[in-house]
Amino acid sequence: MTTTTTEKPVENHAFEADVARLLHMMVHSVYSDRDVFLRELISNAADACEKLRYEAIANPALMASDPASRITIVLDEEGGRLVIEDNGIGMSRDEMIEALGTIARSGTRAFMERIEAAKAGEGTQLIGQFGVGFYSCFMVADRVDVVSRRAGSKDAWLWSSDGKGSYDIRPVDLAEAPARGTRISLYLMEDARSYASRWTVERIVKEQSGHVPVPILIAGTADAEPSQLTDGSALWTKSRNDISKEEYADFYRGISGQYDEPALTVHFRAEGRHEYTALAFVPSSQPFDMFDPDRKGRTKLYVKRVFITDDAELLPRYLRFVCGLVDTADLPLNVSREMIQESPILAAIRKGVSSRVLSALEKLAESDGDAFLKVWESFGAVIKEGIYEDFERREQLMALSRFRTSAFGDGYRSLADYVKDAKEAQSAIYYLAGGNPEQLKASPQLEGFRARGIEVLLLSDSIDSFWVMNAPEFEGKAFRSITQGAADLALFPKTDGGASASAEAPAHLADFIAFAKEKLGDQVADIRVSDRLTESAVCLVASEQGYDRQLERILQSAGRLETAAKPVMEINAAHPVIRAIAAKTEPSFQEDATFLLLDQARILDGDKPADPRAFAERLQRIFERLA
Ligand SMILES: Nc1ncnc2c1ncn2[C@@H]1O[C@H](COP(=O)(O)OP(=O)(O)OP(=O)(O)O)[C@@H](O)[C@H]1O
Repeated sequence: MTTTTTEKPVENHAFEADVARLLHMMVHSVYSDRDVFLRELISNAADACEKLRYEAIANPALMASDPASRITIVLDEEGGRLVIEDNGIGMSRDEMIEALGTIARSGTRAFMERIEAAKAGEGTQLIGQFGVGFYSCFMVADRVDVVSRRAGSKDAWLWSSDGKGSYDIRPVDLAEAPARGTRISLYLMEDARSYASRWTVERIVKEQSGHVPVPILIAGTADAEPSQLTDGSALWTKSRNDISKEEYADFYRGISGQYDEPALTVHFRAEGRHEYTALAFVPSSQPFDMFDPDRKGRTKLYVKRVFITDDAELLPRYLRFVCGLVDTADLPLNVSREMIQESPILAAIRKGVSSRVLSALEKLAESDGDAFLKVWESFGAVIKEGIYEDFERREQLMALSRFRTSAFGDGYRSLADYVKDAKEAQSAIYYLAGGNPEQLKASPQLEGFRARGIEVLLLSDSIDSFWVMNAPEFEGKAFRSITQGAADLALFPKTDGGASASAEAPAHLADFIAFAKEKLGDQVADIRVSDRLTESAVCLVASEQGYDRQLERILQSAGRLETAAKPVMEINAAHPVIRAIAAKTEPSFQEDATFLLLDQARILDGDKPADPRAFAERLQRIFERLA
């Protein structure tokens, strides 16, 4: 199995800059658990076998001479070498250059940043999520040779590198290559020679790759007859009772590229109109690229155990954190991409799998609230996209959702809890939307609601601002922003005993409001006395018509809204500062105070004063009066 070959022209290529950086980091810092390289290579080998099985549906000749897929590991303990060979699809010269010299995936930059910031040990969690799997072999090898012959091709190629900046590529004689597929030889580093020992390799394979759907064989030397290590039987075809928790977890890790435990496992066989098996997992930690629009799906479609695609969108986008597979006998093996998109069978399967995943989440919420909240903390922001996107399941998704509120500290509440505890006269579900949960808790707009014991949902995910507009009601109550329109709190008596702010407007206040309106001109839509403030002097709210303030901010920052509407400035008539300003009829002072009040309200909303210099000068003049 030597790869030093007769004289053939050698091309030397530099790695793409990102690959070189990645390799450097991989070798020098992050990964404490080097065992993972084997899982990555086996997973690539299995993918290559599955790709070939798929291509062979249209072109059976590709597999005819050797119809059984397999992965063979050959040990060379004395020579410190480890070989992983598959009889899968193989790679042409161009495919090798593309696959083993670049990082095709989007999100690589984000990965680099994450990995550079990662502490020892954390890095392992990141491999596999980014398509950097192959390069992990340079953690254990100081030279890697890849000989590959693409199925059906008449030539074979050797790719060789020490992982330090460049690689060589050259043609090799067919006699030196696998008849079909890829052979990867790792020249192990001195401190990694144990990876050529049978005991170590068997342990790692069983631990990490026991359920790869292609049999894995192992041979003690290149000439020895290989023996079978795993049988490649598809885990999902077994009955649930015959599968242990560890087996599910191992399979989950293989399919998700994550190293955690699944938080939820859904495995069922549907019979009746459509027959299929589904195995789906909810991870217990969030994949880094959850919000990357180019993120590839993590659910695989199999037809009669033949892998077809991982791009069949077997679940709606708001369940994109779920990974797993569906295996059906109801579709033809040669199902085309168009068929996949339009197939009513797949539409029914999608519906069935989504229902089962959601009902499993509902059951978890009932049976183990804490476990459900962990899932919610990782994926709630994604699930809520469904309230916006999936009209049919809107009610169900709203019922599943959990929220932080003004009344329950760091705890979570369901909408059903909210409605159950709402005031008798309350016809709305009140919410406050903003970007930062801590800032929301401290919002002045909440004060009047707190004083009356009215609970307010604190919505800090961007998607919240969208679904609340679309969700007309929950259990007969409409959603209502507390930063838009009048608060109408007069219906509710204060529970803290204080008088309503609007009830006792001081003398001169009307004059001051008229003065301030004139000074602020079109910076505000209106200035009015507030019934939602009890402690703060001012706040801003949106006009009744148009968008809520947070939605407006999101649309503006996404470039989807050119000009924001003018806010309404509300002032607290009972506040000593407002009373003092109103009483001091000196125009220059009142003018400074008016602009400062507006800037103060902006700052409380997490925004900046419109004109920082003017703000500072006004503040300065007020301070000078103290001197
Ligand atoms: N044994 C193999 N046979 C055929 N192609 C392979 C093999 N190993 C790697 N490749 C090719 O190299 C590419 C890069 O592999 P790598 O493990 O780095 O990323 P990936 O497999 O695409 O992503 P992920 O690890 O997230 O699944 C693969 O997509 C595949 O095209």
